Amino acid sequence: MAAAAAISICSNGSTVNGSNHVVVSRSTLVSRRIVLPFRQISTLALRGGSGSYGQSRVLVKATTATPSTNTTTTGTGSNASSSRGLEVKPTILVAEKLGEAGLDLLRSFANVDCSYNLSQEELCTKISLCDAIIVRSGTKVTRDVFESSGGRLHVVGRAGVGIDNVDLAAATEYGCLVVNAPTANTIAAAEHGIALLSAMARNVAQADASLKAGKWLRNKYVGVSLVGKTLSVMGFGKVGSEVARRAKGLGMHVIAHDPYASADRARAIGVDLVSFDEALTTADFISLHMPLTSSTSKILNDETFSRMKKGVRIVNVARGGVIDEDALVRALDSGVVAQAALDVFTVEPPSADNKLVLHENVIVTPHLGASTIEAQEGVAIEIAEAVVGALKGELAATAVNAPMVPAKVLSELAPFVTLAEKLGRLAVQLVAGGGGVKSVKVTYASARASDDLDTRIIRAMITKGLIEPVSDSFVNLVNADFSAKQRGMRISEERILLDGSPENPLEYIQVHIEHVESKFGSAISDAGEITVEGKVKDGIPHLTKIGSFDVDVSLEGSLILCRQVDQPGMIGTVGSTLGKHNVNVNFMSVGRIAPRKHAVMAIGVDEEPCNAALKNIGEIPAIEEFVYLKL
Ligand SMILES: NC(=O)c1ccc[n+]([C@@H]2O[C@H](COP(=O)([O-])OP(=O)(O)OC[C@H]3O[C@@H](n4cnc5c(N)ncnc54)[C@H](O)[C@@H]3O)[C@@H](O)[C@H]2O)c1
Ligand SMILES: O=C(O)[C@H](O)COP(=O)(O)O
Repeated sequence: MAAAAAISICSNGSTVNGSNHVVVSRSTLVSRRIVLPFRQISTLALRGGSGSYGQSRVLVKATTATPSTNTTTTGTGSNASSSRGLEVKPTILVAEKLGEAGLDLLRSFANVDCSYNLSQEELCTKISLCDAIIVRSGTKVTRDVFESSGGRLHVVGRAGVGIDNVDLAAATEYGCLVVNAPTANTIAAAEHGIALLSAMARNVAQADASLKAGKWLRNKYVGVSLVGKTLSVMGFGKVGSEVARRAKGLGMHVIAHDPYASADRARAIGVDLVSFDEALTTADFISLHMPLTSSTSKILNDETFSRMKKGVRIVNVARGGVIDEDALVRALDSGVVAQAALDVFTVEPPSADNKLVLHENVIVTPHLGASTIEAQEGVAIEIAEAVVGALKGELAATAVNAPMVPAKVLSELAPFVTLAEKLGRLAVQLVAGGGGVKSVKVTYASARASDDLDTRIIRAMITKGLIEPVSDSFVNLVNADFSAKQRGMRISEERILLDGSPENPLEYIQVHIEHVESKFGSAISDAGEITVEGKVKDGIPHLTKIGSFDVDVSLEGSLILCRQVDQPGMIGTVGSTLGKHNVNVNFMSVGRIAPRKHAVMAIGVDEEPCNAALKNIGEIPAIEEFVYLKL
């Protein structure tokens, strides 16, 4: 089928635009063209279109959790009595102690339920009344918690760095955003690492306990010096590099192992990045600063201890699970490891008979790395800002399970986000039977180079559009890829590099659904796929192609697509048929192969046509097929 020219019709006059292209615009339409504000776009991205908790628009049913023992629920107004009528404040459960400045910030926006020391069962009960939860390392946010939330939980805020206590896979499946506070406790953790390193080397804790027990054992507690010794920093991230900087100041020779760190950054503070083997075998002291993941779990074990220098000393302020604790006990008993200083444990709190806690060559603290007044205030503010921002629908800079896209890029992509979802919705409604979509190709045409165009949000919103109209699922930026995968839907992407100025991020987007039948045969392109194409014009998403027919209709309201034999009077006939049923036409566009041949008419309507109206359209003799699509 040849590509067709387009005729667009509106109600206040017509303009001939090229031989086969008529554009008619209606003045009211122009005034209704509102570019979605940033918040609304990111709201769609994060909250599945259900609304945000901004000052102007709250569409979720939040309720205040009933206060329980050890609980305070505070906020500046109750949900039911909100003077803004339908607007409801979200409820944020703070499950572990948080700094006052952070709580104040939360209270200015939400009902805040501070309930500490909840059992797992109590947490699961309470969570169904909460839109967000804030935890530290002591609360396990498990799959059960997400299941129990009944879809209400939208944000998990981790007031700290490590997110190993949050089931990220489950959070993602449930479309729940996880944010953390990655920077505010870095210095506190590094200082604690140095405190443990020095205290261990000079037996401070043991000597203190001994003196308090009435002994004066100057010969027993002879220590070792730090100056000139080799310190291996394992994990050269934020905390590791600050530990390295401080250890350099103590006159230590510092090396580091981190598969992902930049050698330049290490060199800048006088640290050599070395292999795992070198870090392990040449160290007098080892300080651990990597996250607990499946690849770092028990990274220090019988085998790795056996390769260390005899008499090595170990500091762990990362996570207990990076050490095989039984193996460490064996290494201490055999003298391979002379001493250890531990802030973290595999199980916290450790049992009363934990062999490491009781070992005379081990000093311990109860996970105090982040526990300074300054760090806790900083963390509280950092996480409160992230959680409130996420509930408002903004994309958090510290999102752990969603693509992080800079605000500038996001605002530029904003109109394309709306276009993407609408194209997905249109395309799937054209599939005969709706479901069964397994293979989708998205084409991005742009004058920008590939690495200058981040399509993750666009792809997520197309996915949302493809899935939501034909299922009960709610899809957002967090769970879009997961939702597609779960349905066996493969979404491939291709780029067309256009000549010209890369001012606009995208010229057009095409969505092709492969290997399906269509309920509207004209939507099948020459390549045998359902194809829809859209552009953004003046900030408004437009449908510009259906199958092989060029059209031009703004994607507002809903759409009727008709295939007809091109002939005079068709636009008027369809328009008056809809008018008879009180359906307001906001835009019409006709794409045709050539005059008097087949044409596709795209009609934008404000109201949903009743069955009788659709039946009457089908009865117009020149109409060969038609379909009504909700946008
Ligand atoms: N004890 C405490 O209270 C406390 C306080 C803050 C942070 N922490 C823990 O310390 C850890 C580090 O925190 P951060 O803020 O520096 O995080 P970070 O993400 O800035 O740094 C972690 C570094 O570990 C590296 N890494 C990952 N896998 C590795 C591997 N197999 N070998 C070596 N390096 C590896 C990463 O590349 C990264 O550079 C976190 O797990 C966090 O939970 C504990
Ligand atoms: O990962 C972290 O940030 C630290 O381990 C601090 O944990 P906490 O918030 O439980 O003190």
